[in-house]
Amino acid sequence: MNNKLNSKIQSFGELQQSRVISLFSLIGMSITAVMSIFALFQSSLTLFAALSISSCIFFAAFCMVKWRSQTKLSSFIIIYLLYILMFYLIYTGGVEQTGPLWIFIVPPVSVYVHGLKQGSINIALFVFITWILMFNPEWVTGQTIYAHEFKLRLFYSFITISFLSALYEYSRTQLYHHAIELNSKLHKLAHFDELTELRNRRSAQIILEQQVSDFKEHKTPFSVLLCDLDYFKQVNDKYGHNMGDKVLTEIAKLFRHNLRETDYVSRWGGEEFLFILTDTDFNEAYDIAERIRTAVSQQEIALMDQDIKVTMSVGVQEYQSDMSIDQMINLADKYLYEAKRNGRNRVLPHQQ
Ligand SMILES: Nc1nc2c(ncn2[C@@H]2O[C@H](COP(=O)(O)OP(=O)(O)OP(=O)(O)O)[C@@H](O)[C@H]2O)c(=O)[nH]1
Repeated sequence: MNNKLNSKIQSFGELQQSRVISLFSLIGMSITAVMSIFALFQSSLTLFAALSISSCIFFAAFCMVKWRSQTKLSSFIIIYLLYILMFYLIYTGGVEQTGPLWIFIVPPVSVYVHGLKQGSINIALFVFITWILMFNPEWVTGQTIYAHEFKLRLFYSFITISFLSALYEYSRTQLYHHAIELNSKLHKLAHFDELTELRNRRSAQIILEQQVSDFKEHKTPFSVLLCDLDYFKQVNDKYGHNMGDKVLTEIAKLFRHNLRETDYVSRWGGEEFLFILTDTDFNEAYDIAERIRTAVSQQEIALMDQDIKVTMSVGVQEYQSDMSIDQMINLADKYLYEAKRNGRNRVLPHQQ
């Protein structure tokens, strides 16, 4: 159940990312389309062609994420198209040498799309290539000569923005992981008993409701075992409440150890426990109850300087059509009471 909640958070994160990627591809498509029109009016035909092609690729990336759910591929296309477009703008200067001003888009998009580590590596590579293009145009027969001061300030501000983007991404992922961790803790508090670490009553109620709806849909049988430790007050009175707690945790361990993978055990009340046995009819449930009762009665629990043994009584009930959960538990409770009256350390009702 906890995993379900965490995977809900994760898929919400993925949904958010695909929304951002599709929004970004739409914005990229619109901006490059508008810029290509400007370039056309200024008779920069190569720039017009480059921007128009980019606009079409952004649109294709948008379609991919929207109708094909290809978020990863789409983000890959967007980010590398963005880099190529930036290198092109730096190399050619864009309109009146304003092209390099667009490079500030790179850091936030890089770390968002590729994550902190890969995004930072990409930014470093981007800085390196940009540095070659701007400071060593002769290496690549660059056409644009930018003023030295402009280049320096561009780099300083780019590095500052990169650092801030990385910091922001770091806090964002920290918060995300913190949310998942907090969710696990809250889930544990809401569904598990602190002392025994078994499921609590509320969690057992949810499982019972699920079992009833499974029964209604597929007629899958299920049974419960209501267990109560015998004369537990005497343990508390003799050894103290803390030692009583220790007995409860040891018994809980034994329960977990004896549990099938498909079954559940919860702390129903003080020294009362409820097993929910899925896909199990009365006869099978009785056998399981006997097995657990025997295991409890044979378990030696080390208390202070001596080993003690406890026993428990069990009421078994298989779910019957049109029974409410309360009715089922009340019947199990009635058999438990009878088991106590008949001398304790036994399972009731007997098998036919
Ligand atoms: N140490 C400890 N004791 C608990 C806890 N919850 C309930 N108890 C004790 O469990 C005892 C239950 O006593 P009773 O209901 O009289 O029953 P019993 O002594 O087990 O006798 P029978 O059930 O009739 O066999 C009480 O002394 C409670 O204080 C707990 O969390 N820790």
